[in-house]
Amino acid sequence: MSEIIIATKNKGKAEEFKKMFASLGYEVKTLHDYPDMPDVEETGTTFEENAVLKAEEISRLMNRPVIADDSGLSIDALEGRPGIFSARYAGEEKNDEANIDKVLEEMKHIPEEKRDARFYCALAVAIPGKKTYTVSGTCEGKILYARKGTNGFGYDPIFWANAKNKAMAELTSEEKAAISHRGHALKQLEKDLPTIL
Ligand SMILES: O=c1[nH]c(=O)c2ncn([C@@H]3O[C@H](COP(=O)(O)OP(=O)(O)OP(=O)(O)O)[C@@H](O)[C@H]3O)c2[nH]1
Ligand SMILES: [Mg+2]
Repeated sequence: MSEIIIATKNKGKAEEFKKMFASLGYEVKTLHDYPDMPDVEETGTTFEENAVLKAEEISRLMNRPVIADDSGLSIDALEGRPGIFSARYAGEEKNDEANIDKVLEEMKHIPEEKRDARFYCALAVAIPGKKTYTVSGTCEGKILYARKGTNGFGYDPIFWANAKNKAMAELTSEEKAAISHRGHALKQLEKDLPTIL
């Protein structure tokens, strides 16, 4: 089985990537397997820029092909927030529960028809000596008024996935992968994987 390195320290993402890549015949290693790798500062202004920063820096340090994911939730009623700050919306310690509480509080008076939101995922593939490229995917939905479901990670319990008519956290990992921003982005990468890795 070929090995692929994903430059992430997020356990939820790592789980999803392990399952999605296993079905394509790849074994995923993440930065949990390489604890000496640094935290790459996300100084970009877009998901793409941050994904490229993470992939290129870790690829340079390891001298190997590396994929990075930068993703987040964009809520129309909050003018696109939390956006690229999704992981640290309620503070630098990156607490999913506190992030959800903050969004629920900000959205508590927003009516049903104004609760549209989408997840966005940019994946960057950095290969030593080659030009880095990116793909992206989105997932449309609505912000719920309270948590529903226990699967997934991040904002999944308050995100109503339009494509499944269920909360994201009610979906199995296979169901989520079929409709998620991450699943859609990976679909675009799939055909290139055998040639790049
Ligand atoms: O409910 C969710 N379902 C998802 O499928 C999802 N994908 C992303 N997110 C949110 O966006 C942040 C990413 O920020 P992010 O790309 O900087 O990653 P991160 O800092 O957590 O880890 P790393 O990959 O940078 O090491 C995450 O923490 C989450 O809050 C999601 N929430
Ligand atoms: Mg991050």
